[in-house]
Amino acid sequence: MQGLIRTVIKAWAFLPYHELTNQSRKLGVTSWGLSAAIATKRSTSKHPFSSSTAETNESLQSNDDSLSKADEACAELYFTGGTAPATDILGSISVRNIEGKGLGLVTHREMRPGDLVMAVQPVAILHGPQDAMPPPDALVEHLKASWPTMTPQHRAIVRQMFVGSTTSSIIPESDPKQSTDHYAQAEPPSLTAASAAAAVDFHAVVSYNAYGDAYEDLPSLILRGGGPPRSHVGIWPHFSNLNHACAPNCVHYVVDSVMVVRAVQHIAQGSELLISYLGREDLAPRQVRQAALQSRYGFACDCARCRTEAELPEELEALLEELYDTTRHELALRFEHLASAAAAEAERLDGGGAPYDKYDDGGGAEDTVEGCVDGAGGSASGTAAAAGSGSRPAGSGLTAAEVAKRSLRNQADGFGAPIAGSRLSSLGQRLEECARRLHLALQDLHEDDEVCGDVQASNVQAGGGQQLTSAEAAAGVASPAAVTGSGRQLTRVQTAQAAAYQLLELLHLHAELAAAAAVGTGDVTIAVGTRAKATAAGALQACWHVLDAISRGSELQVFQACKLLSDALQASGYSSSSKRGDANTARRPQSPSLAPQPEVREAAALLGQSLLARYGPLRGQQLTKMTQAAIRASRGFF
Ligand SMILES: C[S@@+](CC[C@H](N)C(=O)[O-])C[C@H]1O[C@@H](n2cnc3c(N)ncnc32)[C@H](O)[C@@H]1O
Repeated sequence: MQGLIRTVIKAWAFLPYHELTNQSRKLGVTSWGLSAAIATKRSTSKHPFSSSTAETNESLQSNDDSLSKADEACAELYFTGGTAPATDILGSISVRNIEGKGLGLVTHREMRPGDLVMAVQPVAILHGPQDAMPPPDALVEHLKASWPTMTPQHRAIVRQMFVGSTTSSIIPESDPKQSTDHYAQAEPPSLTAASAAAAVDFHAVVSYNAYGDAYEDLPSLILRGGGPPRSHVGIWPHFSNLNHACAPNCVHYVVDSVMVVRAVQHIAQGSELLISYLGREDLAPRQVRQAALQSRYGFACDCARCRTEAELPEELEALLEELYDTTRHELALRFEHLASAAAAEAERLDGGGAPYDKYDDGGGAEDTVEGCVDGAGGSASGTAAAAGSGSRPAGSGLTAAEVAKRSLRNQADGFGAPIAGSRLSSLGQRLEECARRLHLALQDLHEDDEVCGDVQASNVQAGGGQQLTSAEAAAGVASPAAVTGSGRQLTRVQTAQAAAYQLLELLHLHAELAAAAAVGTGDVTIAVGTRAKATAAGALQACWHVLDAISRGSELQVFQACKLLSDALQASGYSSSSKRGDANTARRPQSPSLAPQPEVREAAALLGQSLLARYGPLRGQQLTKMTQAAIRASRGFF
């Protein structure tokens, strides 16, 4: 279970701009088309989005070309082992006053999922081993030590970083330098490094502005050719201007040392660009998120998701909080007990030393799958091929006993948690009870929600006329029909599903273990195993769709899509590296067909969408490499 929960640690601050003048080129913030990009006007209007249409059109044109160059540069950075771009890349964005938030970033042009917003070098960064992020205090010391040798521009940026109050970050309406560039003022020559240092509260700068992740993102791993993954903590200019939303329209991650931000929704011209400050707590109910934001960043979140969620009936909000606690504590504990019992069972079964190695992957499936998968927006083409690469049809020639052992071992590989039958079924009952309560509560909501009426209908269809269990129904309420992902307003049902995400994830995990148990113990029929598998796949899809509504392009969504694709490939007769076939495929050996199964195509398309949102448009080799790296990383994650 530990592997399921990866925390992203992050602190933030505000950047006041009252001392800025127009010298961005001196600051090394030049970029393709940047002149219009971080125009960072100090608005004279009360309205935060006050650029004229002509100005915006101009910036649109100049930036479209430059941004595709920027994307190419990013791709180089990711895939050829090149060095990071020497200058920062900034899209058509401006700093504006945003009512109730201080400053924020807005876009001057319409953006689509995958569009690059910025790729910026850090002012300061420290790396550490994976899972051992350097502590913020170390960054404070690093900042102090590097201060004398830091460029005057970077010193100016640090001096202007917010250290505890929003009021100073409002751009004065009467500011005569309203068209000046952001971060434009280098330090006055009279200001020595020492005198400037005396005026900087380094602790506050770090605690309000630093961002860190104990894990490295995939492109960095590809870039560095498989070296040991690293953690990082650092401070980046411009990035710190982004305000928070609980269902953001941008995603961010670090490649090597460069902070990359991309749009993950269709964003209208003039809209505010928003990221999430929360990490995994994105998947918590409103009160939990709001308490975290208030205590860590000092503001009361009133984003669209929070407002919609506030409209849920009180009893439902209370239930969501209860389920959140139950899943995090009681149920997580039960999964842990299950994992230890199952590990012991696996060891016992493994005692004979079955020669698993002889079933290692042999390669070959990619030729058959390649080119058959149409991806979302063209970006998933080849995704299935990449996933199937190096694998071969599973199951041929195995006895049922061998397959059972192998299946247990596969589960151990995947989760550190193979099967312990009776504990599994009592855990299943508990989950079923939680799912039933959620399902009933959501049903009431469905009745006065048109969109969700459609979802109900699609659930019935998905069930093939069968009576769905509560668990299946609870998972199914997040069916694709509910979430178009076009950036439209979230429905109340979607916000409730997002708050119950952990339950969905456990339903998936449980169903997957139940499917493996049906094979492993041999005391349950193949039909039961098949049904459990279908439930597992449904719950996993539901997880992906919930994530698509609230944190599209997140690493978690990419990983869930990878899992979907790996499972679909395995079910259709391909293994994907460490995951091998199970009893069902063994009893009904399949040859890889030329046309991928619909499940494979669908899963590849979902992975393509997630990759597109997070990493932008990838082609050919890039997509193949990224897909393979994502699948490898996702195995380590679950
Ligand atoms: C990294 S800064 C973002 C830029 C900042 N707004 C400024 O004026 O420079 C983080 C701070 O912005 C404000 N903020 C961010 N998101 C907000 C939101 N959704 N609502 C209100 N304030 C927000 C909070 O004061 C938060 O501590």
